[in-house]
Amino acid sequence: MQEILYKVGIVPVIKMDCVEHAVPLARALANGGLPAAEITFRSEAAAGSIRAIAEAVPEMFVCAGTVLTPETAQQAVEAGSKAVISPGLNLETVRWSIQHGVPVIPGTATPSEVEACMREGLELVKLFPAEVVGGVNMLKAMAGPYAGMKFMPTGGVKPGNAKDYLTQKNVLCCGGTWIVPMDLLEAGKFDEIEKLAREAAQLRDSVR
Ligand SMILES: O=C(O)C(=O)C[C@H](O)[C@H](O)COP(=O)(O)O
Repeated sequence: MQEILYKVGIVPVIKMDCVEHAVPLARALANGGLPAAEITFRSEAAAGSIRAIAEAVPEMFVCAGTVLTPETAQQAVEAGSKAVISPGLNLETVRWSIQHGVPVIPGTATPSEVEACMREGLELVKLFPAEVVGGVNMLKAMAGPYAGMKFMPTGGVKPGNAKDYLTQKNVLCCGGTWIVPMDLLEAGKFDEIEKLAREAAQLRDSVR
């Protein structure tokens, strides 16, 4: 999983409005150069969207986001999610995922949470909300004591600061919502979303 996420570099974080938009959205992202998506469990359409993408766009690394319980993790995995992602650290969800052989990326915002994840054997965590908890400076500070840990900063990552994040040696990839704005998704403007994905992919390619 780490290799795929490193190559993708920027993972679009998405709240789906309806299942019908899932496949054209996934195709737009993949065509734009971002073949990964974190579909958040913040809408009724999450599981159905993951299922539709997993079936119709197999080249997409489709993950579930905002997974707050083992029950949601199970729902996500049954739908075809390739990883379980959460904004915070929930050990029950982490342990359920490990037991079921599902890659899990919990959120951390403090050294204590990073250490708790290390004790579970994890090598990749989110930093959330990245900009609020110190951003790039926080990642630089974490690189000292936790040299083996990789981070996926998410929360406040934008085109203007994504390069600063991607060039940190402990950053595997970033997450962000700007690639799939809600208004473009609801209006079915997939060409415009593809353009935003292409711009993000170019930004990634300029530093990696
Ligand atoms: O729900 C999750 O699993 C999360 O980690 C939260 C999202 O990553 C943020 O909502 C990103 O929001 P932006 O700052 O707009 O990019």
